[in-house]
Amino acid sequence: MKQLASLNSSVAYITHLSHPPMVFLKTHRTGSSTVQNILFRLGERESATFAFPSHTYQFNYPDRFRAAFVDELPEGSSQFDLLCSHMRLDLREVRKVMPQNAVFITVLRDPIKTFESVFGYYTSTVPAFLTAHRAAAIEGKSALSVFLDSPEIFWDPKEPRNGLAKNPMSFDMGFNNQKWNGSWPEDLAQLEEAFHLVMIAEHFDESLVLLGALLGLEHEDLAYLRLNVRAGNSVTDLDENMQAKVRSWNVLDTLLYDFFVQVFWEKASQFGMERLKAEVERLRAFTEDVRRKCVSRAEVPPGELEDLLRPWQTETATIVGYEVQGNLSLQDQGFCIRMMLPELQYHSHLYFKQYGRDMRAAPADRIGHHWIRKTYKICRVEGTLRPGLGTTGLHR
Ligand SMILES: Nc1ncnc2c1ncn2[C@@H]1O[C@H](COP(=O)(O)OS(=O)(=O)O)[C@@H](OP(=O)(O)O)[C@H]1O
Repeated sequence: MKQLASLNSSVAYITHLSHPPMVFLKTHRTGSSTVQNILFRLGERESATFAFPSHTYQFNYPDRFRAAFVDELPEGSSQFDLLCSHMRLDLREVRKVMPQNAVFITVLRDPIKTFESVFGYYTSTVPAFLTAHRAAAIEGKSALSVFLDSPEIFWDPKEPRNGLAKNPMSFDMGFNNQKWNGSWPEDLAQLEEAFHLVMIAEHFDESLVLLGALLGLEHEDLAYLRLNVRAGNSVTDLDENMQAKVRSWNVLDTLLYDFFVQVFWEKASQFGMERLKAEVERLRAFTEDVRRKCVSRAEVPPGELEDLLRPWQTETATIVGYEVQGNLSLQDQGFCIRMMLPELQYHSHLYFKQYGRDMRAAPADRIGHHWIRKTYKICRVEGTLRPGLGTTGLHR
């Protein structure tokens, strides 16, 4: 296992960045938008070159990543510094695009919570969920419980859009998510070797402290707001029986998660548990101050949010957002808005900044693809940015 400290010193910083190039595997419904926002802010501040998808916000998801899905290297850049848009991992292909010394990071979440969230958010995008949803409507039951009673009825493994319907985190990691096979232990070992840090959503602040140590980041870089959060009435409470069904349907995700939780605590103990506890307390205190300064209202329903700050909504889940304080200096406004900027808006903004043009919509042959719904409508943020978001708030 890699030592955080030794990694930090062995990484060669060959660009203008104060940290190594980075790949963040943005897994679904794991808190990944919150991590991505931290990386977006960092990358924007340091004028990093982002490896963006050539179309929309995702690298042709749910296809496995291919180097050809990445947009061109912008003029004047010698390498990509940051890759953090949604993809289904293919390590070999990612390595073709990113510098050799890139640090690999991802985040995993308790598989029960992840699956419940994936189901609720993507009910109408994943065919297996949608069929269960329709059957449940006829029976007047909860879609998730109907699905979990007999998932095999609804799940066609040959349908690529069903990737997230079983073991969604393993799917995003590029594994065969359908059933256990002999190569799993070897695949896991390969991932452990490749990833410098696998963050754990249940230990988010501890994960951030380790991320900070890995990349040499300050608390100000790591302060965050929880993004992409469903409203309470979009969340299904699972009794023990349902939890057991989720666990058994997603047994590979359970293996994956348990494995990386163990790896996580090993890294934490190398860092020093007392030191970690103290750093987490300091980070939380700092973040609390930032939240007080920036947020006038949290858990704001989408209808009450301005376009710039309204997160993408799905047909079955309500995603809440934040209202920014009104009395901020321009500098603070730039900082605070960035911290609460939803994924699609920030992605569009950075793409425009990097290429001087809007992102491309999905190619015609993929528009019928259900997955594109989230990504089809390109938001043109640049024109609607408040004055504070131009360049102020990027630097301390
Ligand atoms: N800091 C932190 N810690 C723990 N959990 C967090 C955090 N930030 C966001 N979240 C929860 O993560 C869910 C959103 O995940 P993603 O942003 O990865 O979703 S997406 O795939 O990009 O749509 C979403 O879960 P649900 O609300 O259960 O759906 C968020 O509430």
